[in-house]
Amino acid sequence: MELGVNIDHVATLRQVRRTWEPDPVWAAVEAHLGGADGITVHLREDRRHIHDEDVRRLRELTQVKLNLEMAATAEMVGIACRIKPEMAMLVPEGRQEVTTEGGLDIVAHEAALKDVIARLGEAGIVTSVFIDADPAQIAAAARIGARVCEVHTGPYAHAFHGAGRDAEAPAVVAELQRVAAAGEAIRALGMRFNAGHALNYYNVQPIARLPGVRELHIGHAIVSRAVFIGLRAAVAEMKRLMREAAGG
Ligand SMILES: CC(=O)[C@@H](O)[C@H](O)COP(=O)(O)O
Ligand SMILES: NCC(=O)COP(=O)(O)O
Repeated sequence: MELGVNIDHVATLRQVRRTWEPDPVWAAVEAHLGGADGITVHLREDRRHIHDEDVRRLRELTQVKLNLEMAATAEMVGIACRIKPEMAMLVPEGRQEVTTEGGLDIVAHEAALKDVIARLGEAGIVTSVFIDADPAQIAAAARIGARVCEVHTGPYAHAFHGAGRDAEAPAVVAELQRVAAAGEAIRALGMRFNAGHALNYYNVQPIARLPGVRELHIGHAIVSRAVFIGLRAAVAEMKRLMREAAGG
């Protein structure tokens, strides 16, 4: 199981002062040295943290596998086709949201999203879709040609912390089962099962134990811990928890 480290909030810290540090490229190198298998950045339409130049420099200056999170817009498709990340993940975006609030509604936008995936595919980019653990969205993801689904783990994470970090609480078990069932359905349709959002050092292990989960994408928790112990160590600690959970 791989760990993709989301470094958006390294850029958030830079943007607080609109300066040049901390540099997301340095963060990518540190994360890689800590054991990250890939780097994720979300180039938001409002450019609140990661900027176009960051994505370009990450691609040019590092060898780390890049997952570009993006809205399914013509502008973003153009950028992805120029940058050519290993993977592009389509996510819904709201201007007012603090972070991504839910999965992509593929069912409602099937034709347009199919076209976006075809264009990314022509550029050699594997497309992932960020979706809720919903059977209708999973079936639609397969129909539009997504190769990867990242299941939104926010509802599980919020249930976990709402229950006082009790993994046995009925609400937590129910959310975990929804993610597990989504994973089964994704794999049965021949897609890669990834998971992410709001995962942290307390709640990651039940998700990392799910059968067939291939990648976890984790950002805010790792960058937060890095403030105190450094990014390399924060990534290594997360990898250790994932390995332990997976029995390795
Ligand atoms: C799609 C997702 O769950 C996260 O990657 C999130 O969108 C990261 O971007 P922000 O940190 O700007 O919310
Ligand atoms: N796609 C999820 C991601 O990249 C990281 O989300 P978070 O850990 O910052 O909530």
